[in-house]
Amino acid sequence: MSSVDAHPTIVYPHYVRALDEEKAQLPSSFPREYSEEFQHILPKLLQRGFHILTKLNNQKGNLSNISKNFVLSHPHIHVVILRRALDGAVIYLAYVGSHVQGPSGFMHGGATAALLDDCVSSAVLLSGPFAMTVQMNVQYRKPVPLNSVVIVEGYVEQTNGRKTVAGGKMYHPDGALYAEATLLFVRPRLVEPKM
Ligand SMILES: CCCCCCCC(=O)SCCNC(=O)CCNC(=O)[C@H](O)C(C)(C)COP(=O)(O)OP(=O)(O)OC[C@H]1O[C@@H](n2cnc3c(N)ncnc32)[C@H](O)[C@@H]1OP(=O)(O)O
Repeated sequence: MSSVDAHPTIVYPHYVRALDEEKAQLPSSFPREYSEEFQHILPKLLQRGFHILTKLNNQKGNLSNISKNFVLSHPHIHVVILRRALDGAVIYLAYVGSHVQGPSGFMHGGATAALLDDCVSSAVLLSGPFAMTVQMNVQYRKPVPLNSVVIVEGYVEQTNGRKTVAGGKMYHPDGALYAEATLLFVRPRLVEPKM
């Protein structure tokens, strides 16, 4: 297993299987204190038609390096990525650790924006050709506590030629909204940047 594969961002086939087992075990690298909460939340997301992505790092081209990006390789943000085939919506089930602080005890707004951008970008990139964020409007509704689990949801709203409008939400597992965003993506006219 490579060092990239060892990072908790990678989605785990054995984790899916573990959900069916009475004594489910998360990967040893996963923050223990949130194991139970993840196991509580995941079945609800699966019921909504989301499935855990297991092959993200085997994608070719612009998604081949996805696990090395700023958010997914961050040592204090742990993400399990899910996608719903029906509409291409993506969920990042994420644990936010202590080293992404903005206001004391709460997540930095830039980190919130980065998580939203990343999740929505995944929805856009997994549903269509390569595109880059050119505009992002974030509404911060409630501060996000550090050392907590959040659900980030990204979805494509409309594509018109090279432009795609997409949206995202970050919320507490009980549904309370932390932040929401509207983003504009543009498919580059010329070269596809290597990510
Ligand atoms: C899966 C995890 C992925 C993680 C990645 C997370 C997402 C990111 O962080 S992406 C990185 C941040 N974004 C960037 O660096 C993008 C920087 N911008 C660019 O490089 C260029 O604007 C680029 C390549 C996207 C588009 O350039 P180009 O191909 O020349 O397009 P251009 O002709 O200027 O614009 C195309 C259309 O988009 C519109 N447009 C371009 N930029 C904007 C903008 N900021 N706001 C509104 N409209 C815009 C143009 O007006 C034009 O519209 P129309 O066709 O109606 O005239």
